[in-house]
Amino acid sequence: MTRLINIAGLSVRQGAVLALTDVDFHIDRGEIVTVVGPNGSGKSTLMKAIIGALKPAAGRIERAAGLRIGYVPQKLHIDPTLPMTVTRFLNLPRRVSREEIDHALEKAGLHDLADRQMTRLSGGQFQRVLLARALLDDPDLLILDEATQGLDQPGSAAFYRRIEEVRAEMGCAVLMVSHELHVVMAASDRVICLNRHVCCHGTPEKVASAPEYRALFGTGTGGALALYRHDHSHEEGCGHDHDHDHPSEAAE
Ligand SMILES: Nc1ncnc2c1ncn2[C@@H]1O[C@H](COP(=O)(O)OP(=O)(O)OP(=O)(O)O)[C@@H](O)[C@H]1O
Repeated sequence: MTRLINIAGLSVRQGAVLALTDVDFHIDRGEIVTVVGPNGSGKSTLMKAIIGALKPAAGRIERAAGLRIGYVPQKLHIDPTLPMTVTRFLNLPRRVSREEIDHALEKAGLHDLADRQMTRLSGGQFQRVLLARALLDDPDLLILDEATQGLDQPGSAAFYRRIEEVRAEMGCAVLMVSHELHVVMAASDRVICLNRHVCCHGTPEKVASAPEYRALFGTGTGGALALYRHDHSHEEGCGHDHDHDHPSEAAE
């Protein structure tokens, strides 16, 4: 097991606010870890500190030597008057070959969209193009910060299933922030519940039943988690490997 990121005693300031205090965190190769927490609890701050965009006020962040991080942002605004194909977008900021583009789009679960205008994509397709861009550098760690915001529930469930498949195919670790607790928690190996500090952490089941988590989110998500697990295992039981779109994905 290789440790990709190790964080100890991290505090990070956002303007006058101490957005994180004394946070310990780690992620190992191949793990899916989800960070949950209420609005303003420091989730994005933690992601930005991990990618090096924010400096610690205290504590330390250790990254494995040569660590490659792929980052999928919450949202990216593209000027609707600016003509830009998917291929051109994926060539920013560095030129990549058509073969690399096709490979990344395929990994992100998109086909035949390389010449489509970015502004003509559905929300789900757009997020998958952002995922393809993050995959171009063959990351050891994929970070998703609310990457399914604005997608409907089947769309985001399909997106997270794709993420699980990407992890299985590429062996990268995945660190994600999400509000869609029942979907992301079921797909995670570990969950960190954040409220400026780490409230509780562990397996999805452990966190969902922790009193600290229930105080923040109530008890409803436990049932949804069980439901999702049931649906998911039923799908896997159908004996296919998710290479094709499900009916819910066709709606994207
Ligand atoms: N650029 C900034 N300048 C000043 N304060 C900021 C800035 N960005 C975030 N903050 C503050 O830092 C705290 C943590 O914000 P952060 O965005 O990390 O929370 P979050 O958990 O990601 O929230 P959300 O779920 O709403 O996206 C909040 O109190 C927020 O108001």
